[in-house]
Amino acid sequence: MGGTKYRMREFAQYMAGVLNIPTDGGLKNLTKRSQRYAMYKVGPVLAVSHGIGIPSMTTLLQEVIKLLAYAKVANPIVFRLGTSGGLGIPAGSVVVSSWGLNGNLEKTHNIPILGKTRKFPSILDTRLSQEVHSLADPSDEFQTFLGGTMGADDFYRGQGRLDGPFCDYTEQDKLAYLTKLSEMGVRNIEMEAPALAAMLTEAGVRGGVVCVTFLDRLQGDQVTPSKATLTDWQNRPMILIGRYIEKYLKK
Ligand SMILES: O=P(O)(O)O[C@H]1O[C@H](CO)[C@@H](O)[C@H]1O
Ligand SMILES: O=c1cc[nH]c(=O)[nH]1
Repeated sequence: MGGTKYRMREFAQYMAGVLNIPTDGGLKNLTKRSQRYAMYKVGPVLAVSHGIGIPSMTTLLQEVIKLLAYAKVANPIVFRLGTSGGLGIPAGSVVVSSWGLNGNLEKTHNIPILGKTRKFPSILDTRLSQEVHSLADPSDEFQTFLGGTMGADDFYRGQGRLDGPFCDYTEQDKLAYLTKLSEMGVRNIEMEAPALAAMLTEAGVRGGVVCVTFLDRLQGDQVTPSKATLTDWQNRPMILIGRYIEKYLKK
């Protein structure tokens, strides 16, 4: 899974290459007339887009969990291949998440159910995240880190940005917050990880979050690399996940 339709098409195409699966007739979007998400299948790999943020991602994830159950898929593994803002690491680095943190700095996904807020632990499979991290190669043109991921409910103030339309805190407040996150072991900020971790844990499905970082948030708020660079960087999580899937299928 990943935010955009384009990225998930690219991932499906990439996996076709890794697994040597011909796509002569072209990749088909399996969602047909539904225009909200896109879904491609290449051999045993399902690539699905999930949009921006927790409500969009969890709606899609629950549909996929049902789909996997109806299809009687044994031991599925779910990965999110995303983009994020890094904390104290070079832009273009990849972060393999070990846990998710919500905007209240709790390792839980909090959701109101029947009028009461319930909290679900957002821990990811440690062995899986360590194994994916171990597939980073010294010859890769990017660094890969293992660490916590904060999933905010907002791109601007929810991530401590100063460049949004609303701003009611100072640069000093922002840096104190980001430094606190960094000291807690958070390596990157995006908008889905705690919910994905919690929902997979509740479903008993193994999974992970692997995101490239578009900038170092300790250095600024604006995503400045060119579109071409960002498009290229989005392929980096695919490289690690491709290695994992290839290895897993050989076992
Ligand atoms: O790159 P994707 O997967 O879309 O993820 C990140 O990008 C979006 C914000 O621009 C959020 O969904 C965030 O989590
Ligand atoms: O800083 C960033 C970059 C990408 N996605 C996010 O949610 N935040």
